[in-house]
Amino acid sequence: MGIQEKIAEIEKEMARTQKNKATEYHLGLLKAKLAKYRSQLLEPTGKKGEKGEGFDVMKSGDARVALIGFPSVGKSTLLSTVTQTKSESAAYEFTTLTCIPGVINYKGANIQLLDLPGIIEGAAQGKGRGRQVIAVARTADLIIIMLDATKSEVHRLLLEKELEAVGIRLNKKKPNIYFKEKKTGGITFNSTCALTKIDEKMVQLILHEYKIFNAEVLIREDCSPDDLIDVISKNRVYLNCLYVYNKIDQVSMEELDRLARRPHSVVISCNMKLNLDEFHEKMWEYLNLIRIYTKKPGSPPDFNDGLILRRNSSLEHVCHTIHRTIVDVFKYALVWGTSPKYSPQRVGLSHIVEDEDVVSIFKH
Ligand SMILES: Nc1nc2c(ncn2[C@@H]2O[C@H](COP(=O)(O)OP(=O)(O)OP(=O)(O)O)[C@@H](O)[C@H]2O)c(=O)[nH]1
Ligand SMILES: [K+]
Ligand SMILES: [Mg+2]
Repeated sequence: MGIQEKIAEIEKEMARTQKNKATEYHLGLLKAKLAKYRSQLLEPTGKKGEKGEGFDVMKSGDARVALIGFPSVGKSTLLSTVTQTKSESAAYEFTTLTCIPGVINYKGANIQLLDLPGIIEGAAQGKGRGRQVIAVARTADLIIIMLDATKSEVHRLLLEKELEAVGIRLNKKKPNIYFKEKKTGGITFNSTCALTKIDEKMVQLILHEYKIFNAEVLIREDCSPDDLIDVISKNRVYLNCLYVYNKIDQVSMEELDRLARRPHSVVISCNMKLNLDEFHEKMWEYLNLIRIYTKKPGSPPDFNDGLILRRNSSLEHVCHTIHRTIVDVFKYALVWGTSPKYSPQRVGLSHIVEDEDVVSIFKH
């Protein structure tokens, strides 16, 4: 039996197994088996054309955004609208066949936007260019799932399922579980809170399915068997995701209103250039970027040339972004803005800066 048939078997068995106390462990074990086979499916097969010709685009700029969606939802139209790059768009499906990079300049940051071929159900198993598209998606800082506002919500669920199947977790934090494999000593299990979905026996079952017999497991939140499987499996990525509903020029006001209220969503029309400001704002928010301005002592801040950093960066990151040797001569900094208690505040390297802060660095 091939891996795909094994996966299908397990999925069938899971579907016909009733969820209750008595079947809990059986289901947990099936989940672990499923996760194992799925990751085997992702290992490179060495088949020709599998490894991305036309997909190995260099990372550049401050962050990378990947456009994922069914064919003809308007991915290429968006790239051509918000960047200087033109990507061919047409009314027929699979117009785009490779990865086309463009750059969005926003708040002084250069954000790489990647247009990709449309993906369809079964992409995770290699349908169409699914595998290559998913491989690129894994490298992004933000996934945009682009949807056609005139089409059914089923598309969103299908895409989520495809990405889920290859270990991409959207808008989700890494489970708070400490897990470390050991050479000896068996499995030590501890938790710091009440667990309602998993217990020691389930943990043992899942680990044994992965042929892990010695490990330390410390669970710090009320997690599920799936969360534990995610932590054991090494290929998981946790990415922010923004749902962009395009073609709103074609839907009623009621429908528009309904879509706009969905979580993590923004509604636009590329053709009519509607609501693109909100698209940019949301993208910036979901990228978790901040902009810091520097100020030389005695002169006004330089508001033209900000530094682009990730949220929760410290002054040490700020120094590194300016020049790698600055940390060595750093004495203290003065900070104006929302991060200090009062402006300016004298702070050290560990101080966490916030968006739009102004920083003056004093050296030895
Ligand atoms: N009504 C309407 N049509 C749009 C909008 N944006 C794009 N389209 C049309 O949708 C069709 C598909 O656009 P593309 O940009 O080629 O879509 P794609 O997602 O890149 O498609 P593939 O590369 O084939 O996956 C084209 O005919 C576009 O003109 C929009 O905002 N409103
Ligand atoms: K198209
Ligand atoms: Mg396209």
